[in-house]
Amino acid sequence: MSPQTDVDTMDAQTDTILSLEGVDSGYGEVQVLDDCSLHLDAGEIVCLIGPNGAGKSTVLKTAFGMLTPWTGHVRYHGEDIGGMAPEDIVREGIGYVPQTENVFGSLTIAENLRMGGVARNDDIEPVLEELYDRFPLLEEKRTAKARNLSGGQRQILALARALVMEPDVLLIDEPSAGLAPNTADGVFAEVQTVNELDTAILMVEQNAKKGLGISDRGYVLDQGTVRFEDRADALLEDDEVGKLYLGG
Ligand SMILES: Nc1ncnc2c1ncn2[C@@H]1O[C@H](COP(=O)(O)OP(=O)(O)OP(=O)(O)O)[C@@H](O)[C@H]1O
Repeated sequence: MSPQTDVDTMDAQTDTILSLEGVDSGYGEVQVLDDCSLHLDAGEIVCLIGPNGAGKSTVLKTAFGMLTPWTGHVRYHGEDIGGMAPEDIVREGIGYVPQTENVFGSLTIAENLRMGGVARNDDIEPVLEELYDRFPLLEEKRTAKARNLSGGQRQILALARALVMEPDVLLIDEPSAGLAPNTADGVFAEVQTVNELDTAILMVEQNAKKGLGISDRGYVLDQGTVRFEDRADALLEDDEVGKLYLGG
């Protein structure tokens, strides 16, 4: 496979929901993303992998308006949302699950979920009830403080909270971070379920094999630039990607 050439870009663009196009981005004077281009299509799970510091989280932060692209575009359903405020991006239909500190520990599960709906003007009760049906664990622990949840349970809560806005795109930063393998598998299974219910997912994952294992396509980011992109199964089988990025 050659870098950036094997995906049929024309086909892939037809039902693209979210894209970064030639984006440079960073923090203050420090450039992290360098001419970064990638896209997420309807129905997909796309996994971003790459070494520490490659800029994976920076892609999500730029897509979510926490960073403004220095150059290039972030498009959502064709509209340029680069630099739009996160609270407006949430209303547009993009949810974000940060890697750490993604729940309010001193609030209950029910309160955390309600916080997920503050940007909605309509009645969120039916949505909350649906989420309790889908995540019985949260229903059971409605009145418990989030700080008393296990790591895996917190990830489920963070995921569910992002779903209160009924996004059509979810950006998820390292859902397996800090979790034991079995627990991580449970979280990945929930991510797949969310996707099956019609939410496209752009996910950053350190555990590249597991992340790609549940994904349709993947990108390998290195030094702020996409080095490889392909179907996830092709990336998993690619010798060069395996040697350089998947631990051989
Ligand atoms: N708030 C910040 N201010 C300045 N530099 C930052 C900030 N956040 C991240 N960086 C730097 O940007 C670069 C890319 O960070 P980023 O978190 O996007 O990488 P990553 O690929 O997600 O890495 P990791 O797998 O370690 O989380 C790193 O060099 C990091 O030190």
